[in-house]
Amino acid sequence: MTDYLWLWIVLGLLLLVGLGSALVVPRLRGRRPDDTSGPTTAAPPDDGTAADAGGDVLVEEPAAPALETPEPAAGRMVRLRDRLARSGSPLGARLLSVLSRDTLTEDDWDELEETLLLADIGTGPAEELLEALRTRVRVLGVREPDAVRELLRSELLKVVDPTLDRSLALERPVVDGVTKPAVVLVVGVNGTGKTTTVGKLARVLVAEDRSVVLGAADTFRAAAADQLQTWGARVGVETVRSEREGGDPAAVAFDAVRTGSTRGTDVVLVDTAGRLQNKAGLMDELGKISRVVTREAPLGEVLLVLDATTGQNGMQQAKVFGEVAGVTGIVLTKLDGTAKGGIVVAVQRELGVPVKLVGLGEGPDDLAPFDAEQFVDGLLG
Ligand SMILES: Nc1nc2c(ncn2[C@@H]2O[C@H](COP(=O)(O)OP(=O)(O)OP(=O)(O)O)[C@@H](O)[C@H]2O)c(=O)[nH]1
Repeated sequence: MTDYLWLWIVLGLLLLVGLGSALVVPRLRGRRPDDTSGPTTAAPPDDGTAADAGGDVLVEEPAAPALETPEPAAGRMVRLRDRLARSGSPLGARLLSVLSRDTLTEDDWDELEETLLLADIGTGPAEELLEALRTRVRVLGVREPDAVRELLRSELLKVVDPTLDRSLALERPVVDGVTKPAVVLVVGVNGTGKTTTVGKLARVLVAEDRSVVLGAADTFRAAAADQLQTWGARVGVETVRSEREGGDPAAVAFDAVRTGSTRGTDVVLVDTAGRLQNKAGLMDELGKISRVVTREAPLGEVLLVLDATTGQNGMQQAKVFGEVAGVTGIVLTKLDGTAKGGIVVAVQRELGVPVKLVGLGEGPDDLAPFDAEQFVDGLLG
């Protein structure tokens, strides 16, 4: 009997210990900013521009304990080259087959033009390329397949423009003697892949040993902030977000940059919403975000995300963003989903800024720094 009594006492004690630890373990995720034991949160600007989100912004600690190690970015473009080459890229293959004909008639030149236009290269660059090819074919009279290929390669490369500076401006600026984070604002129409791009870019930066803070200023859709936070958590990067759907995006962006400043972070990446009905609304929102952010640190890059599969149709929207947001670089996503690589040339010409990064798939490391030579080699197969 005494034996059973001891057994009951031991079981009771175990139960008490279990209950006690469940109540005591603190919940770290989603702490309010005024919880002084937690991560710090910057106050929103005090001029009222961001007042409606004041106190709503949370700094979310990364949730996942098992961190992933992102792939280094170098060499990723080779994957695109191989993919383009394997897809039997209609652009390169068709151009080469026409150019290799014994004599080139006007119909052949029309066919070349049509091929270029179908690949979304745009009328201006297509005419320029054909003119250069006509001259060189006339002068050199090349018909050897290798020589034709080399000729086409060099002319395509000229229109893609290998001289453009495609590096991201990630040097940390010094303001009044204080080193601030490099700020990258990511803009674009909804569904083009902004949030995914911010997540992938965070991984690239982590792979380069840079510290990163994410700002979920796409407050239009709560799921976008969750999505971003998940991307960040996978590589130990924290996300500053609004507590409620529809919070002020400028306040979130400001708080993200302030958090990055306070912590001595290298780069702050700010995701924005693209769901604006008209140019005036877009101008207001992006203008406000950049005004408010600039009070804390200057904008290093404004990256416009464009979906390559929308081709020339996306160009009009791209131009509007170009006009209102002061775009400094283009991220062309979903290039894995189209054989119309000519859009790279068209969009650079229309906006006058270089394609800096390309999205090559839905995988976490499917974002590559754009390389003109690899791209042209891929087009030619
Ligand atoms: N195949 C492919 N899919 C991509 C690429 N980049 C993004 N996507 C997909 O595109 C879809 C939309 O991406 P999001 O990042 O949610 O787009 P968003 O612009 O942030 O959209 P909103 O938050 O609605 O404004 C997702 O299914 C992504 O996986 C890419 O390079 N290739």
